[in-house]
Amino acid sequence: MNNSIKVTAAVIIENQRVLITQRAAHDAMGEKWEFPGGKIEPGETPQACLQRELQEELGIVAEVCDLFAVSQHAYPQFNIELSAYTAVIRSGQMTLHTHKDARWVTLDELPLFDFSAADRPIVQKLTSTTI
Ligand SMILES: Nc1nc2c([nH]c(=O)n2[C@H]2C[C@H](O)[C@@H](COP(=O)(O)OP(=O)(O)OP(=O)(O)O)O2)c(=O)[nH]1
Ligand SMILES: [Mg+2]
Repeated sequence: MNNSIKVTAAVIIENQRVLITQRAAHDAMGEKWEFPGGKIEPGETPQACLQRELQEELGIVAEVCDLFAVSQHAYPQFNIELSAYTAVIRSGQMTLHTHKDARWVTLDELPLFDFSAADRPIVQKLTSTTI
């Protein structure tokens, strides 16, 4: 399908907590919670995309590690292939450049947050993961 986007997202776990971010109210899917990341640009690897997005959106330099899960979802306006990678923060102080909020939450707390629909399989896999 033409109307398809490929998006990367980061699963960053520190001290038994995972980083989640809330989209700004005026953005598409405003105020939904997500894993930080964004659209892959032409010619970009998913890893390079995620590294760039984390720097642009949160001001952190991260090492992108393994592919954790891929979720394909049909939204009314477009299809998304959302690839979640584990990542580790190497440097930088987290600053919210585009998001409304960010939280470090335990895996038990994840279902309490209103995630975008495409994230649900990723959230489900995380909640059944032992860290
Ligand atoms: N970053 C991110 N986007 C997600 C997730 N789940 C989900 O459905 N999306 C959707 C929301 C957007 O429609 C789309 C692209 O995400 P984005 O808005 O972060 O893209 P971007 O950072 O490249 O931003 P922009 O330059 O297009 O403004 O993916 C997720 O967990 N993380
Ligand atoms: Mg983004």
